[in-house]
Amino acid sequence: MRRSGPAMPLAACARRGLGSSSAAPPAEDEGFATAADLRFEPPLEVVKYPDPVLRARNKRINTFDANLLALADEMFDVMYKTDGIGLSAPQVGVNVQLMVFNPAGVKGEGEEIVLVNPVVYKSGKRLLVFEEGCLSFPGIYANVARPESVKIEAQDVTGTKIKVHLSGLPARVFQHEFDHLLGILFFDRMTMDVLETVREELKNLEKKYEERTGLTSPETVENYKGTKDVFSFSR
Ligand SMILES: CSCC[C@H](NC=O)C(=O)N[C@@H](C)C(=O)N[C@@H](CO)C(=O)O
Ligand SMILES: [Fe+2]
Repeated sequence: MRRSGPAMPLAACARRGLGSSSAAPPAEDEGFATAADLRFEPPLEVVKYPDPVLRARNKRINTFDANLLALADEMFDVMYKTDGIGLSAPQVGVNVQLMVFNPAGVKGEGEEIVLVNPVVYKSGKRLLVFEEGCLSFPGIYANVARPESVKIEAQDVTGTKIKVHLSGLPARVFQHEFDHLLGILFFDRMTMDVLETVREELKNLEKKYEERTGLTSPETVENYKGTKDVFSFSR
């Protein structure tokens, strides 16, 4: 298991549970997550590719309550148990704009960050290539290029608005999870050469999904030639 370096300078206000609530009442008609959207049954499990839940739309959250805190706590538990350093809500079958991460990857070490409704307002110009793994693609690692730093706005688990500037591993993990919230998976960002190194493993996951569910895989990399439309880094 790879580890991050020294403690990262993450904004203290982004830490788990800090800040005061500025939650607005639920507004279903604005497309915010309902109580049903936010419902979950512990123990949570990581959803594997090609489950369509990983491509579904993730709703914004405007209910900052004990249920949301419990969901974030459960997500940290799953993340640590599965040797992760970040986890997004769709990866546990909950299609809402929520991510948790701790680049240290160990409970009690590093900083636990919970971000709700994140938005990237600036991406660094410099791209770094890094070998990434994804909990929804067990055992698969490959190079992905991403901006070295990002500036983001989000809410913490209490609903308080926060601005955070991330660089290094925290920026990498954040961007990986942020992609999940947009339905983008790490292989969507691989170059064709890199994708070729993992294509057979992706096909194996598709086969396992079909065997497990009795359904046809909702997507396949068999004929994928790298024309997938992913969002650019800076918007
Ligand atoms: C580098 S961003 C990876 C974030 C990812 N989160 C969700 O899918 C994740 O946690 N992936 C793990 C496979 C991972 O990177 N684990 C660490 C620590 O064990 C590793 O170095 O493999
Ligand atoms: Fe992932």
